[in-house]
Amino acid sequence: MCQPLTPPPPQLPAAPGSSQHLPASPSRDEPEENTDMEKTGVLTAELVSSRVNQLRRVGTGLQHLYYQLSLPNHNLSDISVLSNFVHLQKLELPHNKIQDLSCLSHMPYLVVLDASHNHISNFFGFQPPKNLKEVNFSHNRMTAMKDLSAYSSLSKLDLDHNSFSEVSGLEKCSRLAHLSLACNKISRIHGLDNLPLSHLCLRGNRLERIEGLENLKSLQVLDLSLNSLSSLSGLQNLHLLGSLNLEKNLICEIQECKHIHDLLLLRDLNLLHNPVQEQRDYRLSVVYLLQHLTLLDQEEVTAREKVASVNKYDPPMDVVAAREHMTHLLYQLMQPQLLYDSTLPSADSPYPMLVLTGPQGCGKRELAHRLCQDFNEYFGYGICHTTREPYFGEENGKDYHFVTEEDFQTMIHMGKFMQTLQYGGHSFGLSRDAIEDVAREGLACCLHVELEGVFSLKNSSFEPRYILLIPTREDKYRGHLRGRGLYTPEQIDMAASRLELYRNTNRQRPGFFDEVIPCDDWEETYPTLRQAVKEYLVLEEQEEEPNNTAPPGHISTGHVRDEKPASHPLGSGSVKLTSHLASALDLSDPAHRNYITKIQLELAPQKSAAELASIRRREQLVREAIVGKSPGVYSQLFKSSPQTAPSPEQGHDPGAHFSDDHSSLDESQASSSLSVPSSAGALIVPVAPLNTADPGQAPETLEDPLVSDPAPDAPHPDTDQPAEDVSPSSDRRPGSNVKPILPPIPTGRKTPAAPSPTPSPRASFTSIPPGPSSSPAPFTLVPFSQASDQVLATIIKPNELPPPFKQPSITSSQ
Ligand SMILES: Nc1ncnc2c1ncn2[C@@H]1O[C@H](COP(=O)(O)OP(=O)(O)OP(=O)(O)O)[C@@H](O)[C@H]1O
Repeated sequence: MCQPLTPPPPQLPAAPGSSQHLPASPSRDEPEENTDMEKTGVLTAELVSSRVNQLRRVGTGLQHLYYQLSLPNHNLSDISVLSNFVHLQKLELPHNKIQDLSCLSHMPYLVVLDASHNHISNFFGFQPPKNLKEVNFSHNRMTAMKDLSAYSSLSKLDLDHNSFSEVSGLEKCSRLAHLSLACNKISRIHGLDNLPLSHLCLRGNRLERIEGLENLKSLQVLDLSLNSLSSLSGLQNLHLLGSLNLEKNLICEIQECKHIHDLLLLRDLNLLHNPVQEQRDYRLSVVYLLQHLTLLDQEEVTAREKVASVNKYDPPMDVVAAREHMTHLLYQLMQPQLLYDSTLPSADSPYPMLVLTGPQGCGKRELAHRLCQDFNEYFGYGICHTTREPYFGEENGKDYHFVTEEDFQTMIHMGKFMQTLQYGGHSFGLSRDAIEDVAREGLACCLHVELEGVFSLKNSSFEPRYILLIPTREDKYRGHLRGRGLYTPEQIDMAASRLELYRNTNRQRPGFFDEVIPCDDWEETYPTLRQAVKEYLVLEEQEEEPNNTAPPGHISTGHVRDEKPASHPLGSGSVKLTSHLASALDLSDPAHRNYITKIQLELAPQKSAAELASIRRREQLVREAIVGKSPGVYSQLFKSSPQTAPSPEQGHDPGAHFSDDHSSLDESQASSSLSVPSSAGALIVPVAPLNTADPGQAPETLEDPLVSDPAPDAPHPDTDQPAEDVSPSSDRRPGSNVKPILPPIPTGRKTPAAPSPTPSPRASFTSIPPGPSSSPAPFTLVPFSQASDQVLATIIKPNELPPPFKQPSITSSQ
């Protein structure tokens, strides 16, 4: 006879907090009986008694016993005997042939039921045990759900691998946290509203769209894999979601990720085996859109990927500027290398530039023109190129060089630009020649650019002074833009929205601008600006006091110039210091012209011995490169034989830069294993520009530049000035350069312009054949394109060769 289970006497005290399985009876399996039972499929009371485990739990000081029966894989079909075991709390009967569970109606204490892998078709076909919490009915034959209102304690329900076609009857299961309905026939999600689900699995159903999940506010883990979903719409409200499995669906578009973009807790996303994976840059795009992910497609998302994705899709201004600079630099390197007045005022001082920056229409252009008029002995206006149409009254070659987009692109490929910007649908660019035009006059270059231009110029070899002109009153600024009658409301909005960008840059990067001047009214701004420029130039006579009327603005950091002279870029008292040092320097000596740089150097932190040694080495290399003594890094581009050194008889080009001091030239060449020793040496042999627009163009024939006519405007080697002449010399500088307190301005030269790398058919080879000598010195002919590719390959990987860098465009739609 089967005996109802009664609580056994306490035995084997368990350690607090632990649980222990204890056999109820010493007799374990009885093989014969088992064999009979497996044949008939009828569970016997004896077997139950022998298999019941008592579990003792010690919780909060009270002892609590409960009973568990586990009979997996016993071929059971009749378990009616269990109706006598009323105290069972955990019942595990997986992998049997049970169809009827009605005996469970007599188990009011049942908490956990595992009836998976059976033949049950009746969904919850027993009276509800009050405390039933976990039920596993997976792998059965159920087709329809019924109302489970009475099962109010249910917290975990596994209904995988049945034949349910819809979810229903769960509305009142107010504790249901885990629900699994994998591999059923569900084609529509509903009936889950307001359930406290934290885990939901609908893997392997027939879902085509995500719906009915909007109110599952507690959902943390969602498995929708193996369905036919093509959109992620419907997930946007699941703010606690941490893991989402969408493997093997039909998601095609990366843009679908925008639906889960705001799920800030989402860490694990699986999109394996979706068509979207074939999209270009799929992984990087998803990582960019969902920056909180730590696991994508079961692979860890690395920090490197995250940075790469941001740099690709929303690069910070520094990154844009660096890439842009690299692009222009590479295009420049593919052209003949020239010495520019603006590049080499002296070996160790940069060409002086003044850059006014600020949002569009803030007045910087007018103020730049005015400065150039007022200080015409010091500054020349740097004329940029643009593809926009001229406004009324603008002059080509005065305000801008107005060019077509096609010409602009050609100029980019010709390496003409120092820096470019896409703004408002138009291209703007500062060309090397624009600076050179001013430098050749012996003047410093004054220009105006947007903030991006400042970032770009900071990458260049120039070290301009940057003055930010910033409107402090947005309404007035907008009114001014409207008053100009040139801009659409969208353009005005865009310009105004960039005010914050300027302010933030100034706030977050102390010292980024040398000077910040509020600019609500040009008339009020100009005296302040003028005073600042005079201080830069150390023009001692103060014609007027600094403007006190300019509103201080609401800029919190940076050197805001208002009534306080302490806003000088060198800090408070710097004006005095500058004057003091200026008087200590012999400013008539060109070597002392770069006094501001020197002062800054003095104020800079002390360098270590190693740093100083490194600097000295680099300076030495630069000097040697200038006089042609050491092979520059680009000399590979211009390999040729020592005999190719030009002879004095070979003509004179007044525009060329290099010396007719052939002894030094020969010596330098002899000292080098390469026949043309430095980038400066490139001037000796004119090299036609590389036409990057046609990279597939084959190398042509070898030309002898000494025999064939060089380009009409190309420099001739023999007439190049001595390298030493490159250093500044006031008596050679035209115009105002006699002023002793000039900023470091390059050697003035009114001579014809340096050979401009105008587009011409690509010169085939850069080397020169051996002279008449009977034993020609061995040398390698290197096609220019090939040589340049070699150099470029060391700088940038082949698949990253510029073509060309696509700048983010600043448009009113942004
Ligand atoms: N090479 C350049 N690099 C970066 N920005 C540039 C460059 N050339 C011009 N800009 C800037 O691009 C913006 C648009 O130029 P545009 O000449 O159309 O402006 P604008 O409407 O005349 O206003 P502004 O008076 O500020 O020049 C201006 O802010 C200008 O300073």
